Amino acid sequence: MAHHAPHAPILFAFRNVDDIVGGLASFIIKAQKESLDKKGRFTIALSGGSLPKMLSGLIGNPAVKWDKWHVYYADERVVPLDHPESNHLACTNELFSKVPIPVSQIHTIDADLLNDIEELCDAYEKELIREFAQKDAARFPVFDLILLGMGQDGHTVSLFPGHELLAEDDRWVAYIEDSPKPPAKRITFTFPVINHAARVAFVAHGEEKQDVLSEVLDDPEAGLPAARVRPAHPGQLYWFVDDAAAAKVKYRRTLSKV
Ligand SMILES: O=C1O[C@H](COP(=O)(O)O)[C@@H](O)[C@H](O)[C@H]1O
Repeated sequence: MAHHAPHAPILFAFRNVDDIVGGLASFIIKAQKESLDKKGRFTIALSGGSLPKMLSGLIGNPAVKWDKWHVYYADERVVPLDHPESNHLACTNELFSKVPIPVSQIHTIDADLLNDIEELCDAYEKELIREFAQKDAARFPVFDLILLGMGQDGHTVSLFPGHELLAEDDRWVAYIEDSPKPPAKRITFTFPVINHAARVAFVAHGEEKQDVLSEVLDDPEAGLPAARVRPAHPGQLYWFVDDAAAAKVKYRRTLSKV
């Protein structure tokens, strides 16, 4: 089988966070439309951290077909679903409590398994298998869209610099009990899952992301976790950033319009 090199990332640079919010909403709606036209459902994975707040441009937008959304968490902290550190709680507070999405289509970790991280992780992987495995024979799921954030240390999801999970090439979902950023216990999508998605979009803003953004885009071979996100052909990687974060970036494959 012929192997194609990944497409170069597309960088959308916006003046400020408000403009990112608007551009990101248009992008998500476009991705949703393409997926619905093709197969009538939209599979999306979300992150925590600063990302949930960036989704507010979707609220009240009639173009969003919430009943067709199937939402997963690209990483999640192993805490109760109403815990302040829960990525699900952040997404609920910022988005899901404000839109008519069927709760059954938001796939959370199983809160009954918090005391057994291995079982909880297996159960979440099975949740993905239920969505993807019977429908296509692919070894890894193909999400329509995965939305990611990036920490100042270059981590993304719960894949941290130098961690052994960076090399995981078999599991769809893995667990970590020694996260350098609290809370220590988390589950996370692995790189093969992220890199099989049809679209992956990072969102990063603020001056504090300047150095790491330029390292990831200008020196990807340095191998920070965020630089290892390279969706396989025909997948495409996008970056949604503000001018403050992009100030030191030399990489230019910038598009001004979504
Ligand atoms: O711990 C996490 O951090 C990353 C990055 O967070 P940010 O606040 O710097 O955007 C986030 O994407 C991930 O989901 C989360 O668990």
